[in-house]
Amino acid sequence: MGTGTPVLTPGDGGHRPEALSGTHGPAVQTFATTDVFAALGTSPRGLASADAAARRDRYGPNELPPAGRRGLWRDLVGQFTDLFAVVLLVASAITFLAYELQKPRDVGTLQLAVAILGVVVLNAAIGFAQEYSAERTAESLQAMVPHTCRVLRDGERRELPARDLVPGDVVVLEAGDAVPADCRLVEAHEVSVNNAALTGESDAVGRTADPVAAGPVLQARNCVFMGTDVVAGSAKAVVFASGAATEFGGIFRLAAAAPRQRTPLQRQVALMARRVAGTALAIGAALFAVRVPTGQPFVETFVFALGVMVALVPEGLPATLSVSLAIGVRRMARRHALVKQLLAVEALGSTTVVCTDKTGTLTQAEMTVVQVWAGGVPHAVSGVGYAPEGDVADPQPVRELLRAAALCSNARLVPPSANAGRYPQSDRQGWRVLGDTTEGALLVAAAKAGLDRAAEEAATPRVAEYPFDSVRKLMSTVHGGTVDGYHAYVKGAPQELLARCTRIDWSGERLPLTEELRAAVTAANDELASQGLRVLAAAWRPVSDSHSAQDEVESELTLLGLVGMFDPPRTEVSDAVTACRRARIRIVMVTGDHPLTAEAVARRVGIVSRSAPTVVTGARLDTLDDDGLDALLAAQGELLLCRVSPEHKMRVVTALQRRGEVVAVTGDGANDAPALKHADIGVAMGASGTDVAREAAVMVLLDDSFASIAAAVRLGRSVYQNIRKFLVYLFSHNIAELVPILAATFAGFPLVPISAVQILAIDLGSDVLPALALGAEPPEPDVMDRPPRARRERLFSSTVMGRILFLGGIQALGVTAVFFWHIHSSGMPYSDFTEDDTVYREAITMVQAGIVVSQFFNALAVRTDRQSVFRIGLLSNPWLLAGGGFGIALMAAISYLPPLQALFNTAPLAATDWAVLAAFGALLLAAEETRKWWLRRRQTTTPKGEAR
Ligand SMILES: Nc1ncnc2c1ncn2[C@@H]1O[C@H](COP(=O)(O)OP(=O)(O)OP(=O)(O)O)[C@@H](O)[C@H]1O
Repeated sequence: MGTGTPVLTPGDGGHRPEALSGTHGPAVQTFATTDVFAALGTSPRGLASADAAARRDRYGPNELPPAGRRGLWRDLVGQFTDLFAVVLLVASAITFLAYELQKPRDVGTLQLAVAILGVVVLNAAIGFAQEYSAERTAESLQAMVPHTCRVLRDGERRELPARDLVPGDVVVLEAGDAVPADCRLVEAHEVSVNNAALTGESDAVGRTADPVAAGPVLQARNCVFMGTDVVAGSAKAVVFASGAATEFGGIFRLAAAAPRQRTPLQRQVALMARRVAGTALAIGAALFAVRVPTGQPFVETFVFALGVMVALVPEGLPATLSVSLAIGVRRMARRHALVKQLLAVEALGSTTVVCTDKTGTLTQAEMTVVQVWAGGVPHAVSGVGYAPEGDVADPQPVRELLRAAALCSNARLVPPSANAGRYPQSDRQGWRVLGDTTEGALLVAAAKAGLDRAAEEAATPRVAEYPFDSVRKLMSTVHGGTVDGYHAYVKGAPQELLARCTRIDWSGERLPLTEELRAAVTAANDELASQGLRVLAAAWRPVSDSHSAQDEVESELTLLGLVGMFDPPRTEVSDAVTACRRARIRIVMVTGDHPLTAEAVARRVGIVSRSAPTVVTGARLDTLDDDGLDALLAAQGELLLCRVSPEHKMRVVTALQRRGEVVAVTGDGANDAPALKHADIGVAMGASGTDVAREAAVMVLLDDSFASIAAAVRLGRSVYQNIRKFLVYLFSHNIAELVPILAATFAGFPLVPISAVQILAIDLGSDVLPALALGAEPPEPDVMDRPPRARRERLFSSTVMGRILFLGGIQALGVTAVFFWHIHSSGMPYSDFTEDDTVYREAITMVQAGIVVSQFFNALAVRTDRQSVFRIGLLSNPWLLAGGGFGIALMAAISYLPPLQALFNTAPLAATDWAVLAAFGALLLAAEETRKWWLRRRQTTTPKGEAR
């Protein structure tokens, strides 16, 4: 640590110099700016690296401690207090009681009681493990989006992980940044922050660098705090508290863990499971009521009915659902889409409209100035990327234009040597822009014209700035060091800037901007824009003093010229656009850029294919009322929204939702946050987006690419499909378990065709792994060839119910037939059968094996919705084959191993028995294939078939 820093003493476990806390010694907000630097042992050049490292050792990383695992025990106990678990625990207790009351005691009853208890424990363990792993997944995904900030160290501006900040660091803040630590402002340009996370107040509040009176630090207008966001302006600030010692750290410690939210899908499954449990209860009661009058022993019948009920409860369902969603989340992460909420996985599958930005999402955001226009003459610029290698043809007339543009920029060029391959966003030669890429391109062009930006800035230092915002579409800076007072430089969207110009530099002369000259500028702008170039104009004027008001700075300007920059489209986007078209997802381009630029780019990536898309500007949107906007959106054509601001975006999202659309919208700026929050799926840019946008979104794209949105939609659709697959798989076999029992009861057969313990062995032994494997099925090849699922469509739609009945019905018929065929082939009357009878034991073994084998074929059958399963390859999901194989091996063990025979009352099956069961399973697959063939035929004859 440097000398003269006595006030920096670590607090108890915190990283706040005690003297600055506002309660001990002088409060940081009362200091003059120079004293702030002195008090924190730093300077306007920032800390020296060695000093920063020492402070880092002393104060620790700028992180909040992990939320802690205090929820673990609560989660575990929660698994046992859930409705299913309680029902099962009560059932187990009653069965134990029944065993105690039985005379003579039946060891089968005890086995059942233990089995039910086992079910509860196993279920709780699976549920707990799933929730834990889902949470860890969420945590690790969060960590994949690094939170960085800009810091001055050794007098240089650097980009560092926020965790490396220490008290004394000088940070540079801009609109859209999350404030990385508690800081005192030392320089502020029109800054306002949103303190909602700290104070709950959501309106932006202005901040200043001037000293204020002592008082609670949270209310000090010259301080900004961790956890809050900069919504406008730019600033420099000195960190005075980091990590747990920040105000936010205090709140964070106090905050109780928020209750875990269930997604609508999880709620639907839970509801369905509860309904099935209710039905099971009713069936159990009915069986009891039917069997007691036939003279069956009371306790045994009660235990039997209870067993049936327990067996029908879909135990593993919620856990399988969580696994399936978690797999979806992981697959999306692999495709560069980080989903922050499970909710988004579902919503993605039903997306009907994607409103997408242009720069960075459809294009590479690698801007290169290719043409400069000044005084009526275009000048070509050579070279690609950010390497300042290339030329401006005849640079002299455009030097003033590029000088103004460069001085009015905040970006910085980082050469390959300083980059050392650390940043993935570097261009091909390893150069990288720190800050806005549009500004980066201007700096490169200025360098190519022979300008040295550092020297220019030293000669005419900046004294004020009015930052860029996407509503005004302008940025201005004021510079001193000139002979005639101060010069203001303004750059921005040509139309906006032109409206504020009264003169133009034309071939060395300063001319009044006549209508004719305005028309010439507009024509030049249109010419550049129609080539798909992003166009910026630059202008200047002398101003009277360094603190001239924004209105003065941005009026009566002299236009210097136009700059056209090319941003190559992303190569992967056109395929993704085609996929979205096939999937009947509408793509609406929403851009702040010029209509001609937007249209040219849209054509390049395939969003526009017709000769004349509907192009609507923000100004036109302003003239439309809600009905007019609805009518515009109802016309299902190609739509480009240009020159729009984030407010327009928000309005369009709301209007689309009013029309029942499920809207995904991309955003990167701080003021995109409302639209991101409002949309069904807010998508933020991970690479270039602001912290605020990332916080507001439910999905973050690591690579910013539109193709990743399309990939996530595809995976979202497949997650939903997979969930339906295992629901059909699991519920259909319940029918196969129930029907033989009902048939035996009504046929007057005195014993059960399948015992409760056997059913539990199926539910928890042979069915679990194939169900999980179905949840992990890769997307079906035609998943993007269908229209989006309707928003209101229920998980258990009539199609799903129909399929459950179809497949379950076939299984049920088969096993019931097998059972009675075996019983009848012995020629014994029903009343002679006892539990120990070999024929009976063989018959119930056949029933259990029949369900296990047919479930194997069932799992294969449900892998596709409409397509033939042979098309995706019968053997293409190895997990499913392994899971099914395990189930059959388990069944064989139950049939052949004496201890298991004793437990399940089973008998060895003959090879012919297996052959019969396999033939029956194949029949089920054939029936389902026929049904799918019929569906496909119907689809080709009725092209507007339903979503599924
Ligand atoms: N740093 C800047 N300084 C001045 N003007 C700018 C700057 N960046 C962009 N502009 C101008 O403002 C217009 C709107 O830019 P903005 O960044 O709001 O658009 P956007 O919606 O992000 O565009 P896109 O869809 O291309 O991502 C641009 O066309 C450009 O003319």
